[in-house]
Amino acid sequence: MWRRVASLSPLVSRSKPSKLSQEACTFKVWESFSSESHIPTPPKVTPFITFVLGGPGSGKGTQCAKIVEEFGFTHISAGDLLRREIASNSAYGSVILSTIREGKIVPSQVTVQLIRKEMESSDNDKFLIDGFPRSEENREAFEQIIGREPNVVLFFDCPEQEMVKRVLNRNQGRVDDNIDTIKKRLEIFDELNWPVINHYSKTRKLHKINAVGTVDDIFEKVRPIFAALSK
Ligand SMILES: Nc1ncnc2c1ncn2[C@@H]1O[C@H](COP(=O)(O)OP(=O)(O)OP(=O)(O)O)[C@@H](O)[C@H]1O
Ligand SMILES: Nc1ccn([C@@H]2O[C@H](COP(=O)(O)O)[C@@H](O)[C@H]2O)c(=O)n1
Ligand SMILES: [Mg+2]
Repeated sequence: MWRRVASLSPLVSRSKPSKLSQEACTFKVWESFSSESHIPTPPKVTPFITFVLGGPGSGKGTQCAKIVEEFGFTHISAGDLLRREIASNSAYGSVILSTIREGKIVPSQVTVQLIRKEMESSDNDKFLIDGFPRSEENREAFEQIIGREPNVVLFFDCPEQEMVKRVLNRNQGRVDDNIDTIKKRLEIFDELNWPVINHYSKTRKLHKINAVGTVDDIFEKVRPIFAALSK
């Protein structure tokens, strides 16, 4: 897959073939995730990868929808992929469900393999990977399994109080949108997110965005990042 579409040329490079799906999943409990893998048709272009970071309720999904609309990215939400696994009654659905209920992080191999499959089955070659990496372990697993680093990293920086308010008002029936799980998610976020942010802040890839304000106000800060890439 990953066929070139006309509007993408400034965002992608043809030079380096992706290493997607070359590595086997080694995490024993989850080995069937890797056994389902197949050798794909070699990709024609190197995908453009944006990681979208931020705490629970910081507005990652909301802003991704706007980036998709204006810049034609494919939105891959790690949380949505995990929820889809639960809904599909996959063998690991119940383990994923209890991990999400506890606000913890699902083993990286599982999440990365789901992301890999999603990227491989897409015709697009520019991706927003939302809610990933949540930890250094996530980040390293992506680099190891996908063989790529992101081109751009967005970090939606939002005060805790605002995030809690937004999540409690979200009303989408998510099992983790309750005060107990939110507290745990915030603790995990605080513990595991900052090393990832520190890692990317050493590069010129990180864009820290103040996520307080209206959805449109925030998108005004996001738009120039992608507009500059299209020039
Ligand atoms: N700037 C904003 N101001 C007020 N509410 C917002 C803003 N952005 C998003 N919201 C609302 O806050 C809630 C959380 O937003 P969203 O789902 O985009 O966050 P998220 O970062 O993807 O969270 P999670 O990590 O839990 O998936 C949603 O109900 C959304 O409509
Ligand atoms: N990289 C990730 C992303 C998510 N999870 C789990 O899913 C929950 C919901 O994620 P959202 O991005 O939709 O908020 C999250 O709290 C984690 O339990 C994960 O393990 N790894
Ligand atoms: Mg989200």
